[in-house]
Amino acid sequence: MIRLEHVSKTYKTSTRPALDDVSVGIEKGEFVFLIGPSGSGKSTFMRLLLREDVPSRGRVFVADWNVAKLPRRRVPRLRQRIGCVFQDFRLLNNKTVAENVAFALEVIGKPRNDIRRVVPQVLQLVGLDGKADRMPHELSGGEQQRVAIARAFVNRPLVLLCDEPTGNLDPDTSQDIMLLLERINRTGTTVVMATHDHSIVDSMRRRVVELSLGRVIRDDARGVYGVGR
Ligand SMILES: Nc1ncnc2c1ncn2[C@@H]1O[C@H](COP(=O)(O)OP(=O)(O)OP(=O)(O)O)[C@@H](O)[C@H]1O
Repeated sequence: MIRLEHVSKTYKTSTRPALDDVSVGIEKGEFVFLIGPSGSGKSTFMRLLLREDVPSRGRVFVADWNVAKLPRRRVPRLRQRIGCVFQDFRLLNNKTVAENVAFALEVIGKPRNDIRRVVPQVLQLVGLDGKADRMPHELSGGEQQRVAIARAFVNRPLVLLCDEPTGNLDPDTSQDIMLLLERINRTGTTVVMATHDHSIVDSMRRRVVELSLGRVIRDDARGVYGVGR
């Protein structure tokens, strides 16, 4: 589903590469933690998948797309198939829960009848039935993240990229969010999650890809956060 082949990325203003000869393959349906200290290259990894940037060297594939070679007009289609969840939720604060989720479908031209049908379904899936008409500020942080996950998932993406999705949540709420991401993963959606959260990585025992200074220094099938530290 995702393949990086000898990918290096050096930003113009930087001397050392943000990614340095990274080769990683992720199969459909995998759940992968991307870990490493600040500046190790996790966000750059995700930016290359979304074609927010292109590698300096090497090739990036998502599904059948050779991402860096994709003509500009096809980039929106790639991004439609990749859902994104962030630490800071990024909801539209002047729209209700249902409108936030519906908006993701409106912008890609989904028929209104389809939207009316699928929004309640996805809100139920993420545990927000009954909250469709609330505004984001009327929700807890965990609930806001559920809305963000519903919005990222409503179009059934191939891949869900999660950048520190529990970074603003307390441990119990974080666990609930992880259960939800596991449920989404069980539908066959590939999940890639960048995180600094040791306890989550240790409790889930999923694949762990560790970056350090832009290089993959560990790739464990059922890993923990810190080996030998
Ligand atoms: N747009 C940019 N221009 C120049 N350098 C950048 C840019 N984005 C990232 N970098 C540099 O690339 C390296 C990797 O950064 P990246 O954001 O990918 O790390 P990260 O692992 O996601 O960090 P964090 O955990 O803090 O989000 C860092 O040295 C960073 O300073």
